[in-house]
Amino acid sequence: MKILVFGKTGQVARELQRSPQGHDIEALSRQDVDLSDPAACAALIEHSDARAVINAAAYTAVDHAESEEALATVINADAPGAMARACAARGLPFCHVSTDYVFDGTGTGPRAPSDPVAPQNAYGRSKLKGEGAVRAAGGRSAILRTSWVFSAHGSNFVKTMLRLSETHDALNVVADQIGGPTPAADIAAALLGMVRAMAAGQGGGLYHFSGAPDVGWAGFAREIFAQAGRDVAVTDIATAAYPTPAARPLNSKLDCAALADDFGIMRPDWKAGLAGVLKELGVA
Ligand SMILES: NC(=O)C1=CN([C@@H]2O[C@H](COP(=O)(O)OP(=O)(O)OC[C@H]3O[C@@H](n4cnc5c(N)ncnc54)[C@H](OP(=O)(O)O)[C@@H]3O)[C@@H](O)[C@H]2O)C=CC1
Ligand SMILES: Cc1cn([C@H]2C[C@H](O)[C@@H](COP(=O)(O)OP(=O)(O)O[C@H]3O[C@@H](C)C(=O)[C@@H](O)[C@H]3O)O2)c(=O)[nH]c1=O
Ligand SMILES: [Mg+2]
Repeated sequence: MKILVFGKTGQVARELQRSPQGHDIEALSRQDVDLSDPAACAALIEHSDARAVINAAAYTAVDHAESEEALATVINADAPGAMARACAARGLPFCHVSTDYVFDGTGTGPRAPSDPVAPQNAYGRSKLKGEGAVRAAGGRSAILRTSWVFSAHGSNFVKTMLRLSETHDALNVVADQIGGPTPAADIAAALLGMVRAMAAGQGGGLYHFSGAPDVGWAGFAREIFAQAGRDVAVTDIATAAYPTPAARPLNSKLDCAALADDFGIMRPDWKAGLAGVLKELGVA
């Protein structure tokens, strides 16, 4: 089945292009189509012979988005909305990726897809508007909210920690933000499973998907250093002790039951995914 993928260089987009399973993936780079031009995104779908569309491109620079919210909103909301409408018009299944940052981070339990949303930063607001635009388009679409994505490519917390370990033997890391680190490879596999089922007329709507078990960033950092054999002492700190332009939610736990119910896709073990990424990076 031919699948059109927006995004070529991103973490999830790269893993989509690697996956076997006989899918014919046509990945679109920024040079092929810029998401700041939503009409161009729609036109590409209108003229494509693909049987399904996945949007793996986004404005993901959380702190920069605070000063570029208008641009982030075009890329994260207007463009996916235009894609979803083009897919609906042509009867193509459409999968879009969203984020735990649509939640306000209060409470301690995992959030279900139907739970109230209240983003605390510009990136989260732009992604929430994207969810609304995709849902309003009708058609057979799915939105997969995920969290704390990592892979051997692109920029992510694992690579940041490895880089800092070259120059530091001690780091202060936020311990009171709790969530599920998620290997990009598992997100790609989930998205392909979803579009395949959707092309056969099954499933659609809002889903959550994150790696298990839930952990704080500090605990995640400790596991990275343990697996990578780096001798870095991690000290737990509170969010208030690590000021950033964008506020980040404290509780990012996602209830992933709906994805298991509708597609049989289970939460991946992020520690196993981390081992694979470190091996790919040649550090473990
Ligand atoms: N990273 C994370 O921790 C999380 C990500 N998500 C969501 O998952 C999805 C995939 O994220 P991830 O793989 O990490 O993303 P990356 O940040 O790794 O990659 C983003 C991709 O989007 C492309 N892109 C950005 N702006 C434009 C533009 N104007 N026109 C065309 N392409 C553009 C980038 O291209 P280029 O290389 O040219 O810039 C790149 O291919 C996104 O929807 C994101 O919001 C959800 C939760 C956590
Ligand atoms: C580098 C560093 C970060 N931190 C903290 C800051 C922050 O709270 C946390 C993670 O930092 P990052 O900048 O990697 O995280 P961030 O870019 O906010 O990651 C988010 O990206 C977007 C795209 C998403 O959708 C989210 O799911 C989430 O993955 O670690 C420390 O406490 N100590 C450090 O030395
Ligand atoms: Mg980041």
